Amino acid sequence: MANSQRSIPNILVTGTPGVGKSTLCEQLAEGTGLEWLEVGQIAKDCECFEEYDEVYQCPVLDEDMIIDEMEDKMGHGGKIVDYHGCDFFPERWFDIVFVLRANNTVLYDRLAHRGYTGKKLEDNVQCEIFQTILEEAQGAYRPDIVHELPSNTPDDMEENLDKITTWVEEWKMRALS
Ligand SMILES: Nc1ncnc2c1ncn2[C@@H]1O[C@H](COP(=O)(O)OP(=O)(O)O)[C@@H](O)[C@H]1O
Repeated sequence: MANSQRSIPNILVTGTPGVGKSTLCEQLAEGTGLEWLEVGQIAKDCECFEEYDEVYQCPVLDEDMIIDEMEDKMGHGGKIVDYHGCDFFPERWFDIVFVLRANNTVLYDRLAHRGYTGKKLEDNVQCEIFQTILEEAQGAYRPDIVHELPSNTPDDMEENLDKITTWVEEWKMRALS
């Protein structure tokens, strides 16, 4: 258990693009009443970008700006943060970190379906194969709060929802007692 004094926890859901973060977070927010913060969307809304990456055809996040933008909200607790990176957030923000994982072929199909091609598709699948985000999370947060969750099938999704919802409920109960 984390040492946080928050009455409702902050959760980080991370992993390679396509592993199922948004799908899980949307349902988790509905089920727990926590607020889902999509970092990509916040960055768009506040134009927290540094430059445009021509290779990956996407804007590059201005990490300092996004942290300033999110700081107040995170201090209140009760947030589910969803992003495909994790080592630039302040460690103190999170009470638990979930890294969603998908098998190569599953992820390849999801990203191809999303319209990814060429280097962007290959590099994202490689990122998953090399468990880059898992290692990033393990390097950035206390090992006991980092949890790897399979996210290949609807059954995995249900199980992950149950697991995280139970954890949130237990946190709330402890905060009340
Ligand atoms: N556990 C799962 N089982 C089956 N399909 C899934 C699962 N998780 C996500 N998907 C599907 O994979 C695609 C990518 O999911 P998404 O939540 O957008 O990923 P991310 O937010 O990590 O980029 C979506 O079409 C979603 O319906």
